[in-house]
Amino acid sequence: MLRSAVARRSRELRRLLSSSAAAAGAAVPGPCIVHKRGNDILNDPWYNKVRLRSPSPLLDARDLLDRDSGSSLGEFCVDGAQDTAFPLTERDRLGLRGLLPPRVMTFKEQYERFMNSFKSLENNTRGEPDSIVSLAKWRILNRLHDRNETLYYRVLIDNIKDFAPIIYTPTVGLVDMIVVTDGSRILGLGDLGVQGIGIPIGKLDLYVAAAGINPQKVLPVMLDVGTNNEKLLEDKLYLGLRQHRLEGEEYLSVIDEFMEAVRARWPKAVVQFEDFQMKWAFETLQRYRQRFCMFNDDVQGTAGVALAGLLGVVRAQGRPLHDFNKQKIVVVGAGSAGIGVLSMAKQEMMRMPGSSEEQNQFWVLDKNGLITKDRKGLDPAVAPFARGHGPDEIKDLHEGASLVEVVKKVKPHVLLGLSGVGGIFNEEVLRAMKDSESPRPAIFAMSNPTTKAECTPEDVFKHVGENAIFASGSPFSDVSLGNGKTGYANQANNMYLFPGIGLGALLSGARNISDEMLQAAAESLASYITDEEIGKGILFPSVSSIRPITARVGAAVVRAAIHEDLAEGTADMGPKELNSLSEPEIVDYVARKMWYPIYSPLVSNK
Ligand SMILES: NC(=O)c1ccc[n+]([C@@H]2O[C@H](COP(=O)([O-])OP(=O)(O)OC[C@H]3O[C@@H](n4cnc5c(N)ncnc54)[C@H](O)[C@@H]3O)[C@@H](O)[C@H]2O)c1
Ligand SMILES: O=C(O)C[C@H](O)C(=O)O
Ligand SMILES: [Mg+2]
Repeated sequence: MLRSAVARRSRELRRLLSSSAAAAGAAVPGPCIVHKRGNDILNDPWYNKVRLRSPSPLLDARDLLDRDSGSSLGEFCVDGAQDTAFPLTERDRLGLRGLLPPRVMTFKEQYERFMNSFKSLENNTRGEPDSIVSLAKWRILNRLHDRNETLYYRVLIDNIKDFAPIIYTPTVGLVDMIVVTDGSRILGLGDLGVQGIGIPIGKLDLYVAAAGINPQKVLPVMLDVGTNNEKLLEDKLYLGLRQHRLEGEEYLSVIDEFMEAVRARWPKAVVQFEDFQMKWAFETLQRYRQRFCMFNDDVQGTAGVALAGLLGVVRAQGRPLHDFNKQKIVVVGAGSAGIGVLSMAKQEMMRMPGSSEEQNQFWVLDKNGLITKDRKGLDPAVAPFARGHGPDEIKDLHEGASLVEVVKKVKPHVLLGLSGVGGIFNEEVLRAMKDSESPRPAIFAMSNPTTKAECTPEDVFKHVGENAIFASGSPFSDVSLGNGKTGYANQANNMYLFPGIGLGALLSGARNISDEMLQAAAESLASYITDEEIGKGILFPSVSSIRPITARVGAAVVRAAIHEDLAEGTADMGPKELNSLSEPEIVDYVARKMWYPIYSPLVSNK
């Protein structure tokens, strides 16, 4: 019953999304009044319909620099001139005659030319190290973003699977020379000070591509409260404040001021906290979650994605979902993400029949090994998961036991890494997973970026076996197992959830973001996958379907907000109207609210 309802809803959603995309491609949107003319329009990426950067057919100095470095050679050498989609009538209206070459291109032609340029960049950089190629690709996309947002987002939406790893994790983790940033814990790279700005920008790109948030309505923010990275503090060229991080009340007063300022200026905005170090991730979440419409992506978004994956693992074993409370789970990393996962998984287990508060299905390790109740200075957030001395405990698993010891003795169903330590699931650990009590041992190497993944899919299928299930935070390629068989490399990244959580909160006008809303988001993601896919070891849908996934997650969040009486509605849809919507109508509403990149006819008022 549930499955057929889910399948029906997903068919409806696909129809709706494809028809809205088709309509967007075919219909002429209403005119857009512009308060600018001439070069001011060409210099504004929101209105611009020119693909190359400079309004002059001559290359400017930056392009020449690129030519010398060879980094984005393809784009500029292939064409040699800008192409523009401004129709002639619009050029007259907007004072663009003489500023552009005579030929008018269609959007499709511009799109194809950009993709050709991108492909020639790929050819030109073949054989170069991955990090250099990724940065060159990031740069060519970023420059399109700077000039023409409509074309950029269309290219991104249509190629999300290939481009997400470039504009989002893991490439943004490599961009440590970027100018403005923030962040006390950027991916698994630590304190990068203001050089972490690529993270909020990458996340917001995903909000546009996946959730259809209008790119004019997003704001990346970097709060520079200093850095504790001594290398940066000593670096004379470092652009951030060269002082140690603010601490205690001083720190909190800055964040308080920021939150109050957001409320005063944009009272309906949803605030996503990203890549804060653990102590502040939890403290700020507790401090603000009842008073503001905010969430912490690393704690809550990650937990939801992991939970969806863990529920998939139960299905893959051919067991009913309520057997989730019998799974033995080893979690490596007791930081903001690890504890977020543990808390949400525990909450879910408590909903299963026969569960009790005392039951502990988890073995948690941090940099000092297994965490038990004997741990000195035990963090209260980890305490409920620390192993004790009761009769049910496995003998000889002492405080600080190593990962190999724990895996050998526990024989867990799932080994999940959020440690930020690349390669920590080494051959010995993975071989020990062969003795897992599960017929489908699952390894989640969730740390980012790629270099910090706890292991690779190749390692897993080689050392654990072909029946293993693999998921990672950063993207990896599937592995060919021979005989036409594939070992699937699932991507367990919070990108599957945060866009839908934010969109759902926004469209419901939620006062705050509750546990029920987050759980609804996770369960909606979990239900996306068919039994056939699960059987093959596929836990998450393809990133190419990120829009329909996000529409469904967003709708689940809206429904939960209505159910909990947290939905205050928006200017378009008041709380009463929201309340009266049926389930399919909510999905329809969310999908229709998504922004889609398409040129509007421009009319000047000057
Ligand atoms: N896939 C995703 O969607 C996703 C989401 C959030 C975070 N992450 C990744 O998870 C990692 C951790 O993030 P966080 O916010 O929890 O960081 P954190 O700094 O708060 O926590 C890291 C934890 O790992 C532990 N650790 C360090 N070295 C270890 C070792 N050798 N053995 C065992 N444990 C060790 C630390 O003691 C700490 O408990 C990062 O790499 C981050 O990119 C991934
Ligand atoms: O940024 C990501 O790719 C996921 C997550 O938020 C992280 O901090 O690693
Ligand atoms: Mg993060």
